[in-house]
Amino acid sequence: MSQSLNLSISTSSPTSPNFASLSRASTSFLTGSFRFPVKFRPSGLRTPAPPELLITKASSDPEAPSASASASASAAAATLGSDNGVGGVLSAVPPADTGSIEVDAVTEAELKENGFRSTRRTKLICTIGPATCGSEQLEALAVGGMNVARINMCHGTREWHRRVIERVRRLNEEKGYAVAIMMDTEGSEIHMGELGGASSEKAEDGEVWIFSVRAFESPLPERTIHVNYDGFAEDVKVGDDLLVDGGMVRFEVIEKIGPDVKCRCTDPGLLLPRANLTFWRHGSLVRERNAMLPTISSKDWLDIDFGIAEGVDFIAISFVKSAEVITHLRSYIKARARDSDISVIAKIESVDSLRNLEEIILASDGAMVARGDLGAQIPLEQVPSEQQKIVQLCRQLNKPVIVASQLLESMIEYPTPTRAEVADVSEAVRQRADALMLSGESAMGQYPEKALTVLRNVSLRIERWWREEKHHEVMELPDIASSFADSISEEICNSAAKMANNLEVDALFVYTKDGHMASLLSRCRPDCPIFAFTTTTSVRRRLNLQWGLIPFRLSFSDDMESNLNKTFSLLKARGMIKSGDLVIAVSDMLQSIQVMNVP
Ligand SMILES: Nc1ncnc2c1ncn2[C@@H]1O[C@H](COP(=O)(O)OP(=O)(O)OP(=O)(O)O)[C@@H](O)[C@H]1O
Ligand SMILES: CC(=O)C(=O)O
Ligand SMILES: [K+]
Ligand SMILES: [Mg+2]
Repeated sequence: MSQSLNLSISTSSPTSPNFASLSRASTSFLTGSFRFPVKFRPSGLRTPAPPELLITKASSDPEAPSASASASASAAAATLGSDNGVGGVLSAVPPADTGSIEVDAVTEAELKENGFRSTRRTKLICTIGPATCGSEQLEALAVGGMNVARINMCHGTREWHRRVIERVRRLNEEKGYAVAIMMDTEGSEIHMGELGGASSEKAEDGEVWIFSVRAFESPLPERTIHVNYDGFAEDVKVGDDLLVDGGMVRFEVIEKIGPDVKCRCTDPGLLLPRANLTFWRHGSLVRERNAMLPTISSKDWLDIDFGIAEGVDFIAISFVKSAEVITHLRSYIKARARDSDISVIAKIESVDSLRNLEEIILASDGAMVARGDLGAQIPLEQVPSEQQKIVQLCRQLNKPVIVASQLLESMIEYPTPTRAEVADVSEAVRQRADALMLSGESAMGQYPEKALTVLRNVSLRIERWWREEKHHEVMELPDIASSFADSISEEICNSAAKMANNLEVDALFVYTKDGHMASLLSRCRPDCPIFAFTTTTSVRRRLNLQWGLIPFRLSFSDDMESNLNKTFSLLKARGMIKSGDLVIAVSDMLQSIQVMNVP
């Protein structure tokens, strides 16, 4: 049995009336004709539209014109070759594999083992470093649920990062994973240099250290730190506080001697290579100098070229101050790689980024709450409320959001997390962030896989608890569409998600070429998982970052009935769904909502 609501909207002529038709699929039994008000804000939209849409019972003639029939024929059944390992250049190949469906091996195993409802909704990102750069370690993370591998251009050489990307791509290709790659830029903030080959140095209380812009031979003189910013000695004042990594270690400036700045350690701790430095005067962050540095340095531009050439899926920009830099980068990427599908993620980790939050998020494809540096720029006790605000705003604006840094910091050294860390992870899951990120825990910690397991288990547990208790607050989701067609997609997704909750369906299916409808469904955070079918590998990998989406690659046509039949038989054959499962399907070719049991 299947019931469908089709909204076929003509947008070809600005004067033509818009009709929404409730069509009758071959197996549906809806009757009658009625008026169905569709909420619509005409401001700024091109197509003049009536305040309500007329719904009529469509002809049962399968040849009757519908949105699907009028849609572009060129959109039919295009298949794109896998871009794994070849730098993200998509090549159109004949639709030879129309009979196959691709889902990553880990999700497939999870679906078979636990059924629909218990799949993890929160996505997981691991920073790859010396502890995890080998193929075996990468595979262990992929099996453990890593959806995205992050490489941080602050550390390592491009050659090192290239090898990591190659290994991830090879694993995807050979073992059937779908791990996406995120490249994170260094950004031009002030930071320490390498520690002359040492992996860390301990600064003890009361010790005097020299911070200097001089270039030193390796090994460095004892208790000496190189600083990357030439104006450092001029800018600091005696009495300033110098914070390493946002306060993990703290010094007080006691004397300036030419390019050297003598500092006494006031909060002891571990100094890590290239750690970030901030200085504070009378309790406030000294920001004037940083404000002069460009967000994207010349080294960052070279790294970005590298990322484009390697076909990374996401580029995360550090220390974003305004929307302009994001807009500039996006047009740069478009010009450099016409076919590329690289998403730009704005890292919110500075006072300026908080000040211009909404415009930055609007300009970006997603955001990261980079709590490490953020906590160095605002009082620590302010970080949790800023996190909540950013997560909420991103959801309202339909942009994926990542919560990052120190989630399981103690697991760098210990095999179990602290209770407080588990509570912090739970809070991010409860806020329904799209993704959680490991940094040092997976890059250089002793227990990367265990840390990932903690994220996975806590996510699953908290998500289930909130679903069962129906705890989640209803969030007001503002209209974000910029065209009438987008408004319809938005309304369809909001309605479909609501129906899915009320009818307690097993899964939402969405057929989407560019991923937009899938993200609109994800934004609603429905109770059931969302199977997102898309025609290209790059879109499929990109959807990996978004809450609740299970991305599949599938060649599909504009004929929803045949798409559904094909999907059902392919998924049933692989044991991922079974007869009787209740499904709601939407698509971005045919604007419709269909409710059906899997035959
Ligand atoms: N590619 C790498 N090579 C060597 N060490 C790395 C690498 N990536 C990360 N690390 C180590 O892991 C630590 C944590 O990683 P992370 O990416 O969070 O670095 P970060 O410099 O603290 O963050 P960010 O620069 O994004 O603010 C780093 O301080 C560094 O010691
Ligand atoms: C991830 C990052 O850049 C930070 O937390 O500062
Ligand atoms: K970085
Ligand atoms: Mg940072």
